[in-house]
Amino acid sequence: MSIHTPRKKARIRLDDDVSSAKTRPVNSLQKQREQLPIARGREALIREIQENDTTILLGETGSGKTTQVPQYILESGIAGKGMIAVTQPRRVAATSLAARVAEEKNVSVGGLVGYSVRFDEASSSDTRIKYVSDGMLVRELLSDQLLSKYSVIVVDEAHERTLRTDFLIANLKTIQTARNKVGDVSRKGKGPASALNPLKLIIMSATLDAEKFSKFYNNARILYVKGRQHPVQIFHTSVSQTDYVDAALRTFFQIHTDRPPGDVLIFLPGQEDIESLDKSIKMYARRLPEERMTVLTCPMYAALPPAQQSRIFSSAPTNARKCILATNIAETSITIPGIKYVIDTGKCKEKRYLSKDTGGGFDTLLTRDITKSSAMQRAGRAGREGPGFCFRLYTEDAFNSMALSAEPEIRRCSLTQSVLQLKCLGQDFEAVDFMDPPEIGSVISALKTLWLLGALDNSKTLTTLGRQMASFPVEPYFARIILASKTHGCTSEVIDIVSLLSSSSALFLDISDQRDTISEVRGKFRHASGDHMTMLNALRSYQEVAASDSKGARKEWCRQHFVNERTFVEATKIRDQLRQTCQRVGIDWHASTADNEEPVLRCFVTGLVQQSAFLQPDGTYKQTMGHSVIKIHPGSTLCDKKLPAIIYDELVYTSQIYARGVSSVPKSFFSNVTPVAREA
Ligand SMILES: Nc1ncnc2c1ncn2[C@@H]1O[C@H](COP(=O)(O)OP(=O)(O)OP(=O)(O)O)[C@@H](O)[C@H]1O
Repeated sequence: MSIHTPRKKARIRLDDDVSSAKTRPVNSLQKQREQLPIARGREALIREIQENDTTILLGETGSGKTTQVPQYILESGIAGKGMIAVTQPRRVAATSLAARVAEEKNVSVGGLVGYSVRFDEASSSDTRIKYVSDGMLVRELLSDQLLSKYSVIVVDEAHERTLRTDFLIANLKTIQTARNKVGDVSRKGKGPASALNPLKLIIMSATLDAEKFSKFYNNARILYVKGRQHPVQIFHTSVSQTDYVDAALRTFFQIHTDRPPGDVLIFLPGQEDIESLDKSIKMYARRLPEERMTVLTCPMYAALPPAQQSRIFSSAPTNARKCILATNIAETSITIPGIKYVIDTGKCKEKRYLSKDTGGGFDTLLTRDITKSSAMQRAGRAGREGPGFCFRLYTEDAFNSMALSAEPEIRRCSLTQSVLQLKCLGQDFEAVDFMDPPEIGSVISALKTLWLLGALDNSKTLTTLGRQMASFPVEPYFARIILASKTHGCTSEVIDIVSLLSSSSALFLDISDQRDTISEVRGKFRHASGDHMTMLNALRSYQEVAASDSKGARKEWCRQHFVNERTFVEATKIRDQLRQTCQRVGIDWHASTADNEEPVLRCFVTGLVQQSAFLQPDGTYKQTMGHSVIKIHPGSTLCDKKLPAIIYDELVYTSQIYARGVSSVPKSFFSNVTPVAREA
């Protein structure tokens, strides 16, 4: 059954005057570069960047902003001897863009063109263009407050307004003023010659409230790149679809049976929907007649490890249609070769901080309708190598009534890490000139958390402990746990567990209809104290298998025990970085208590003091520092147990509030973790 009506009035052409570009033959990367819409404005763009400190650049998706602007800056000499940083909200975009631009420049990644994302970096002293995740640039800021090695910083996809991008936007304004002032004085011969170049800023997006950004940067120039290289034809449904997963399934097979070859990219809100649609597509694809093209599905969500994510970039075998099932991780910046069709369910998951006043005190992910910006970005993933099609599983009216862009993260996410980072820069969150100021309640909540962790003293001043916490590339409470391990002599065990918890995917697979089997096979590493020590036991068993058996045996062992081998592999990388940081702050990471749980759990209580709950007389658990009644998650080794006190890694909000990653601890462990009693 067709759910799309390609009615004339429902079509929106995203293309613009590209006739001249379309007729030219494309036979090399250089020719492709020349044919991008942005190439027509190259000289004017360079002139504007040369003449202005800050430039706001708007251009349609695929016009060439992200790959070309950094190259133009380099080729024109604007960057002088300094580097060009291009920030991206997502790591997959940073790594894939570096690969593309390196290819266009005919160099290898890590040379002239590099990247830097959390736990992974490819750059060298030759690197001049560096694609960085916004979080990594924030980290660099902590060690070099003027970002002195960069002469140009390009903030890409600024419309996403991630907390880190907003953090950068505010700080870059101050840095630019400071650097340009020093530069002016030395240029006029009134002061010592400065080694610092003035800093140029470029803010880019396809869907940006340009006026707002311009105003923030003292009426900066706004430039528009006209046109896109290939048209994208858009279809809306004639009626709204209540079951978007089913609608996506039908649309996919409609494309597969009726339309010419070309890969498909489906946007869904989260991992659960992706897994369910993946199963259905595979099931129906098996029933197709043999002569029809086969279907190769390819999931893509943040919790997949980077190696698995990069599968989306490999081409499908001939006579197969690749179908990528992605969250909004694939929404901006990236070009996925082969994608001709996009199916947009119109849904996404949004991180939102449930404040303590509403009984929360934690970040949660809620499914909601996307914004116009997202819809346009999603459509823009088609039409990058040739004409494309976007099938929206919502009506045109629904599109028209969408909000233009999402509420900035600074207004809806936990601010703990950012407040700590600003403290390290000697700034108070309340005093910073943000584009949109945060809610005062969120700032107070972050300050309280940092005080409880011992990062701030009673007068909100950063402590030595707080500064050390900020140097770890993990959440402040994990950093606190690692720092506590110095006192308890169990850094080796603590780092092993924190690395597993900081991996992007969970170690233990939780398949609800196989919980009994899982519980039985995992019995051998279950620890009576709960999930943290159980994880450590699982790691030890895996290490034994890995030391003595082949790769195949290791994989089989993981399959049999329902554990995610990718998590072990990723955790090893994280562990190495945490060990290096320990070395820098003077902690001996070899220190071990032979897996004795008591010191390890004492450390965890120190960091998770806010993430704790006590058993109530009625058998429920109530947060020690919040109002919520919580349950232990069915996937936990302690599920259904009644224990006097528990600590947990996170709360997830579904039909009720569940604690995940739970350990049982004696109440007495809490008595000496108050800020006054702690070592500074
Ligand atoms: N990895 C790649 N493989 C093939 N073509 C690519 C690749 N990366 C970029 N391109 C080509 O370069 C064009 C411009 O890409 P670029 O990322 O610079 O555009 P953009 O204007 O920044 O788009 P967006 O706003 O969507 O990020 C793409 O439309 C595509 O034709």
